[in-house]
Amino acid sequence: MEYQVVIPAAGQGKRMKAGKNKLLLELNSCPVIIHTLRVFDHDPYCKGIYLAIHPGDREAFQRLIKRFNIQKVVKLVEGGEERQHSVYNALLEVSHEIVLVHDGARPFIKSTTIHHLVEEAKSSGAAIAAVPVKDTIKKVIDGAVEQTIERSSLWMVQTPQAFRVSLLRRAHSEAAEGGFLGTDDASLVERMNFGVSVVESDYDNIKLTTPEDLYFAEAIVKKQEEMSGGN
Ligand SMILES: Nc1ccn([C@@H]2O[C@H](COP(=O)(O)OP(=O)(O)OP(=O)(O)O)[C@@H](O)[C@H]2O)c(=O)n1
Ligand SMILES: C[C@](O)(CO)[C@H](O)COP(=O)(O)O
Repeated sequence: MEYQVVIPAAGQGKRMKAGKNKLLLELNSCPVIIHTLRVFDHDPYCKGIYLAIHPGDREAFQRLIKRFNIQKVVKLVEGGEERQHSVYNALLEVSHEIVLVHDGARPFIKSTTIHHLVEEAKSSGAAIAAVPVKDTIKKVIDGAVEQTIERSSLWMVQTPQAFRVSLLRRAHSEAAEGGFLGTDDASLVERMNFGVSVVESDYDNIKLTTPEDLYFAEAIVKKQEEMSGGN
């Protein structure tokens, strides 16, 4: 069940319109990135965290890791222009057979989902977290409906995404050689015609992307507080 995790945290948070890295914003007096890091830092099966960061955020992240006593960060790796580049830079440093890639912007991941993904990746090589789509999805071109996509087989894909590290390194290398840019790591593995398993996750595992997501996040933190008796 052991693994290492790459956490891409080098984005600019443009859609959040916060004027700084959205991972430095606070939820219940704790920075978003610390909420995310704590899940892995407290997991006995996590054998190291590789954090991809923007060079301008290095001091801020170093201060937070010290202040909140995060123990398992192995290395702060320089992020790249795109999320895919940030992940690849960190992936080259990983030293474990199973690697998870998890967005720093998803602070509500549950360890049960992490462990399910690790077990699945050990047997199949690649596994991703996802939840069934709840809305109707349509393809729209120039402001008009082109096609309604049958909903029963549609899933909203999240992270963590878990892989055998050799497979993911090859997938990133082939994508770089082919000039392919995917919005998630699994798409790089799929283009190699390699099967990717899906593990059902939680609707709480949101990615903090736009300002409205902060309201949902505050509600989730409040629910977690109530469920843990305020500890
Ligand atoms: N060049 C990049 C871009 C994104 N990320 C990280 O990848 C995760 C998912 O990306 P996203 O939510 O899109 O974050 P941003 O790129 O910061 O958002 P935006 O597109 O609104 O600027 C985030 O934890 C982000 O920090 C990264 O490490 N390197
Ligand atoms: C990887 C991801 O979180 C899966 O849903 C998503 O594709 C990231 O997209 P972003 O635009 O880089 O946040």
